Amino acid sequence: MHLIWPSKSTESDHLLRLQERAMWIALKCVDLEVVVVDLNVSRIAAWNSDKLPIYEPGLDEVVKACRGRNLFFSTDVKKHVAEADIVFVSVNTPTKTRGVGAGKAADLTYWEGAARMIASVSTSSKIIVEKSTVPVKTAEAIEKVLRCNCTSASVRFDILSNPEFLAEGTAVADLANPDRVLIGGKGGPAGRAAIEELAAVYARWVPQDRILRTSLWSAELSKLTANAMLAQRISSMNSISALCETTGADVQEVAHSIGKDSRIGPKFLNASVGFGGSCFQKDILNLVYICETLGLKEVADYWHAVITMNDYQKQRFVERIITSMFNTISRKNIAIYGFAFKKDTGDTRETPAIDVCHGLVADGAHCVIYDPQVGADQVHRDLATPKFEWDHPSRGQAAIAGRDEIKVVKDPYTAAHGAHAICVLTEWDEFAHYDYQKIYDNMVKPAFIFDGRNVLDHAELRKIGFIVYALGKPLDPFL
Ligand SMILES: NC(=O)c1ccc[n+]([C@@H]2O[C@H](COP(=O)([O-])OP(=O)(O)OC[C@H]3O[C@@H](n4cnc5c(N)ncnc54)[C@H](O)[C@@H]3O)[C@@H](O)[C@H]2O)c1
Ligand SMILES: O=c1ccn([C@@H]2O[C@H](COP(=O)(O)OP(=O)(O)O[C@H]3O[C@H](CO)[C@@H](O)[C@H](O)[C@H]3O)[C@@H](O)[C@H]2O)c(=O)[nH]1
Repeated sequence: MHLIWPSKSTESDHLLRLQERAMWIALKCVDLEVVVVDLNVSRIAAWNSDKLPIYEPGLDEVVKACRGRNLFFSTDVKKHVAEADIVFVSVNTPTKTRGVGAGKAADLTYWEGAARMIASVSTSSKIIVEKSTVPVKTAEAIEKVLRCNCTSASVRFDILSNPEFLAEGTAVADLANPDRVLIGGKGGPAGRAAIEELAAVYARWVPQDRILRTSLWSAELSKLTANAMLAQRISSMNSISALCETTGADVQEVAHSIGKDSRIGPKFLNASVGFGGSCFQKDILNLVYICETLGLKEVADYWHAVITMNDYQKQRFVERIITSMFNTISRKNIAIYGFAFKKDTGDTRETPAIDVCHGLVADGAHCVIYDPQVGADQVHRDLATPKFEWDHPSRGQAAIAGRDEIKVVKDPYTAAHGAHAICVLTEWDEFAHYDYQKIYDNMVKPAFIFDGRNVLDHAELRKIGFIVYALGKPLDPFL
């Protein structure tokens, strides 16, 4: 959560992880004080140290510029919430793992806990900003929790929905130059005043015509819809990648051609081994669940197909590896290049690498993993954590013993030494720049490369002698 208030002012007018968002506000609004509060002691300690808890290009500089000036990190959640006038609630909203709606519905335990705490410590009126991605109509429930649990009759809570659209790896650029900022609020003078108070914070660096004002419900639903539409584009291209491989078409040529149509546009058309990240799957499942509970079965089925296609793509990739390698990968070493869910992040939540590694190990392979930002502990923990459990902070934090079939190494040459194949699962730029002749010389022959991101120079690799599988492209005759 993060909080903001004008610094050195006697009139307090305060704000409360989307923790990068808080830091950006602190950078752009030197007259506001921002406190990032979290129950997670080690995370706050890391924010206060020289080694930040997340890897995000450009973020170190932002933190260094503001920390101790008007940006603070604290575990004293109650104290800072009590003092704040604007509270951004950015707690996790994971997929439920048990009970009604398990595997689909959003688990609002952390949200409700935060709302109860806010109500219990508030002695002054506050704007409460929904930053977390939540089901449509959450604001209504939260308002009830706040109202029923605040002991002071004079305290007023104005709820706003202000969904976050930044993407990891490009967070700083997205914060600096957002396509839009969306603020949903209630009608009426108080609701409109609350919207304008938050809009005024963003207006310090965002042009007015990019600050959209809507109803609460439209803002909540726009966030789920934006993620569903983005993921749907990837699943659509991934479905076409399978068709390309069987027809001899090239998915990149298809993407380029259709992206020239201004009604379609060129972005988010890269076929891949599958989308990952903490948001897409969770938010689509949430949307599906909402539709199901409202009796909209056809709508639910439509959006669920985006997830089905993503699972199919990961499974198809594993099957392609097995069939290409003479229908057995038992005791074969497979180098995995990239474990993060995308480049320029160390985040592995819902990364396709988890399902691909599980699939390879299930068929007897040994995976040797290299990722520039992901270490051994994290890989072992991810591969040992049941689906959807990762997003529950109280669970899955224990150290996990490594498994013999999974090794994590610190350089790509070691990973591929003695390997039968390399799989590229993340689009890190550095993967295109290795000495592939040297890598080839130290591999078992025939040496395979399965490029799940189409980031390598396939013609050059073929010249060296590799058997290359490039996702969604015409197949090598060998395959
Ligand atoms: N990560 C992104 O790029 C991104 C982008 C847009 C939206 N979102 C949404 O934002 C929300 C948070 O995502 P995240 O990736 O930052 O999650 P996260 O799990 O990294 O961070 C959530 C933090 O909230 C803390 N927390 C939980 N309950 C708390 C409480 N009562 N008081 C104080 N702290 C508490 C947890 O300790 C944790 O550190 C989710 O709803 C997500 O869908 C995330
Ligand atoms: O053409 C593409 C684009 C992306 N991806 C994959 O899709 C996943 C998600 O990528 P991206 O959307 O760039 O990163 P996120 O950080 O997950 O950001 C998404 O999820 C956030 C959390 O809700 C939103 O705020 C952002 O707007 C939304 O882009 C990653 O595995 C990418 O590799 C593809 O396979 N092909």
